[in-house]
Amino acid sequence: MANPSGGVSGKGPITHVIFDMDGLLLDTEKFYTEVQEIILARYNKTFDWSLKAKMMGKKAIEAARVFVEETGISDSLTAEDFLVEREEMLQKLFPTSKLMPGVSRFIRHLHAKGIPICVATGSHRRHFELKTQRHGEVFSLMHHVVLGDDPEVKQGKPSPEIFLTAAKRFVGAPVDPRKCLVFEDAPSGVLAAKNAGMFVVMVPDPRLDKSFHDAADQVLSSLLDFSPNDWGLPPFEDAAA
Ligand SMILES: O=P(O)(O)OC[C@@H](O)CO
Ligand SMILES: [Mg+2]
Repeated sequence: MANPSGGVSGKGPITHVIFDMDGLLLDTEKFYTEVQEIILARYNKTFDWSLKAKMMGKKAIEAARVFVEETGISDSLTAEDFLVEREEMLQKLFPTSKLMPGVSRFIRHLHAKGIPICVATGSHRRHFELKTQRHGEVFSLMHHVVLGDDPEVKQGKPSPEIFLTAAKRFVGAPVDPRKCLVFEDAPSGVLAAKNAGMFVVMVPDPRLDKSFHDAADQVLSSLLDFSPNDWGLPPFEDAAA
């Protein structure tokens, strides 16, 4: 329940915001799904959302291990070979990435109001560059970006490492994790944020099992539905009060 003086259920107010990237800022999760469906079809297997839920948000090699092990193809295809195989297809798709609905308006709003914002993504540098090449303007508003291959991030989500590293890099750090709000689409990312002691708004794909919503502090069907006031953040000026 929203509390007008602070956050949801009286939590907050929030001073810093951390964004996941794939599936939250960018519509890139569909590319992974497409490529993984193609690879699995060769083994006469189908890719489903219970497997997707276990892979999304993780570092590439961690997700690849889940993929070959859970589908039972690890004797024929190693996690490393799977990554090589999907790479060519992904490299063609990533530059066509689009912003998710509401992203541009929300990022510009937070930046204009002086709320420090950053990105914490499981994606490594090379993929980050391909995915964001058409979105430089929006990403330039981020105070910093923490990538999956950052030397300080040894373990991917659901480890809290990436979000704690992101919080440490804001000006005036350390930032109290309870004043940080994370936006995530993936179950592993929601858990990582909670493991870091932060608040998390989940914007899940509707095909994801609803049981994964339970760990989040708030669940939205789109960033367009986010109300900054729920978290003690400055309200949109173009919205009705
Ligand atoms: O952490 P995000 O930005 O979702 O990236 C993970 C990605 O490599 C695919 O799931
Ligand atoms: Mg994500």
